[in-house]
Amino acid sequence: MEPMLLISLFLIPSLVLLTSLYFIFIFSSNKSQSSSDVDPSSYPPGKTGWPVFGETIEFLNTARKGVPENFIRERMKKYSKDIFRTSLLGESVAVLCGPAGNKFLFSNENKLVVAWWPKTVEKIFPSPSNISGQAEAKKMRKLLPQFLKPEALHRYIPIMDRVAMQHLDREWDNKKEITVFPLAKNYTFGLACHLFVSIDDPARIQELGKPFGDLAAGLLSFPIDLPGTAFNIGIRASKFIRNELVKIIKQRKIDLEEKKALPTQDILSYMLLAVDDDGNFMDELDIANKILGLLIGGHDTASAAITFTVKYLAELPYVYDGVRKEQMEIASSKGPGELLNWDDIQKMKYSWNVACEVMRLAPPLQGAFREAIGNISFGGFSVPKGWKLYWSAHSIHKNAEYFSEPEKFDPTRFEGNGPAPYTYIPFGGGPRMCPGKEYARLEILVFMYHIVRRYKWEKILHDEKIVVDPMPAPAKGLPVRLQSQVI
Ligand code: HEM
Repeated sequence: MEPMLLISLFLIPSLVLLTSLYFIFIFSSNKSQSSSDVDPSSYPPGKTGWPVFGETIEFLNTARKGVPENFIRERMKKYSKDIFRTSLLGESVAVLCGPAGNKFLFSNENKLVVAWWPKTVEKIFPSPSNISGQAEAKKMRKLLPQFLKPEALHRYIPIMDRVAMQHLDREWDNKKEITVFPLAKNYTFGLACHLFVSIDDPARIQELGKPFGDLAAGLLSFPIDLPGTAFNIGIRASKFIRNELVKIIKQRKIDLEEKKALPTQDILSYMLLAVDDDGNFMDELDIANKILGLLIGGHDTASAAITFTVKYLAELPYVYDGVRKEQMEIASSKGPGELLNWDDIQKMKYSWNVACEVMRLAPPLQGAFREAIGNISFGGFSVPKGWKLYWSAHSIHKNAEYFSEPEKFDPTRFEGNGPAPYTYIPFGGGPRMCPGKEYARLEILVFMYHIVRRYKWEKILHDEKIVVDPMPAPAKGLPVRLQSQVI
């Protein structure tokens, strides 16, 4: 018998069987405990799909086809525009849709719901010191404002300005064609390395960037921990980066003692010198995990926003002209070689409205999960304790009820009072709203400031597909043809 035939006859079915058993084991062992005191007839309408897999494959497939909104919108139409039931990643899930659902989830944080991540995330980001993921997240929440507060952010702007210029000199200048998405990642990651841990050597950044890509790919992979799987590679990448970070932390401690490093030079120095409520310093692994969380949080999100901004500016010349006009005026008010500051950023109103409209149409994060910590009533239905809840930007960002002509790119939607409360949620809302929102605003605007002044560009592929896996991205990375502008 042909060896290939043997493989297909024996190996493939065995793998499928093994994989299925593995899933059944993983998912059933994590399966939420539904409270028996909730009458199933009061559950939200919807279907649970296939045993074990539920509707996960459909959920992931619509995203990979670039239309994650279809999964949500079809079910809203079929079952209810406020809430429906599904089964994802082995869990019973209630998807809350619309402003009332978003308000409900965002204002009941730690009262009725807590954050929940798929098991893949927990395995790739194991909590140190046996602290639960929840406790870890709370600690992080308390710490973050210190590092991302306005005074700290003010200081970052000239640094972002310099890093953006160096990036464009190196990667965009004198090039006829570039591929935007990998370069945008390179910019946001390089900036984070610079501001969080003072690494600015491009070779070192590239060395760390590769395992970051692997880690991100592992986060939403199938949880099969066998050599060669994305999940396994993600876990190994996470270990590698954490070890590298611990080495950097040890060296920084020495440098701080010997006064070779400044206490305010970056987030790492802040963390090493910060004490918790009991007066204790954080241990090295704790700090490594927090920096890793920040690097991941800001890695693909802001670069997706930048990539789609470049895409829309190529497609809509009048929007490009408006952004360029605003940025040229700001540039003309500055002295030779003077770097950007907080006041300049405040003047970038039209540019920020453009970026907001980009994130309405292509939200970098599709939504997030919570877990019910008690039985919940919403919209006339009951959600038992232990079920997961999901908010989704797609239930609302393209809903004609809240955004007229929802497919039309229109930055004026953000003028005046802007969208109604709880209808525009690219950064989430409530106590868990993205802590990096302002930081992201700055890095996106600084980048826009430079590219519209230096270049004009056109898309090389006119019908490039969009994939969402898990962040939205043009399938070929958005290749564009560049033309330098006189500044
Ligand atoms: C355009 C860029 C970004 C977008 C659209 C974005 C969006 C989000 C969203 C939707 C959440 C989840 C909120 C929830 O669970 O309901 C989140 C969480 C988070 N983001 Fe961002 N983010 C961006 C950039 C950043 C940056 C630059 C950083 C770091 C400096 C960051 C750090 C985090 C962290 C640490 C969390 C977890 C917070 C928690 O669990 O309480 N993000 N982000």
